Amino acid sequence: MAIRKTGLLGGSFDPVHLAHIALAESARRTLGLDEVQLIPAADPWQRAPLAATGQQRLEMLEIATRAHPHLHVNPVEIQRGGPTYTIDTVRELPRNIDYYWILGADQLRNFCTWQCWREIAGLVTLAVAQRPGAHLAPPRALTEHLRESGGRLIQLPFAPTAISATLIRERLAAGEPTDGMLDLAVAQYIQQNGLYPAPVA
Ligand SMILES: Nc1ncnc2c1ncn2[C@@H]1O[C@H](COP(=O)(O)OP(=O)(O)OP(=O)(O)O)[C@@H](O)[C@H]1O
Ligand SMILES: O=C(O)c1ccc[n+]([C@@H]2O[C@H](COP(=O)([O-])O)[C@@H](O)[C@H]2O)c1
Repeated sequence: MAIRKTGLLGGSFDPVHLAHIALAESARRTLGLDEVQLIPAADPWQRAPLAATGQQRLEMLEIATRAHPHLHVNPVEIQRGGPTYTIDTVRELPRNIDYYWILGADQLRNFCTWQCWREIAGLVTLAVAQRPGAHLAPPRALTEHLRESGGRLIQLPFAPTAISATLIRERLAAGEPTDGMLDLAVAQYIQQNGLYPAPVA
């Protein structure tokens, strides 16, 4: 039997947007993955506190993936709680599966600041997508490490997409449209739950 291939897309998903879904589907097609798991971080330790709760981000992910049978939401980091270190997640993965950690060029540049990044690079194959404003070049320490360890970095053929959660939060707070950036049902969820409101003047 062929070895299963699973993609892992970790993120803050504050909120999940259409580039996340397009990226997961693009990686699935390119790499021939059986599934992609979207894994919301509980408390991304390098970022300011998130606006939506873990439960709300999980619910938005469930809504955004429901028409995508090969995309699954993995709540393991929210359930574990506390500061989120990817190494804790990949150490717990069942073996006998090929894992691909999917990430944008911005996080690739940041990769060598992650806890135990060398160990992560040994447990998963990195699959990176370009992103407007982020040069697609791995840090030198990562290139050297992959050369020495025989690890791989795959560049996904993902067209640069100018959608970010930051832009969406800013637009919503300014009362501006987010057309083409959010799943419509996610946009409705945001409105119904009063997320990302304009600051009180
Ligand atoms: N438009 C995009 N193109 C390529 N990769 C993306 C894009 N948006 C997000 N990603 C990647 O998806 C992963 C999760 O991203 P995250 O949830 O932080 O969204 P974000 O849009 O980067 O949010 P924020 O603007 O709050 O930083 C990261 O690896 C990030 O690089
Ligand atoms: O493990 C770490 O130290 C680490 C440091 C920074 C980011 N990450 C992970 O990278 C993914 C994208 O993070 P972010 O901040 O772009 O949403 C998400 O799964 C984070 O948990 C992980």
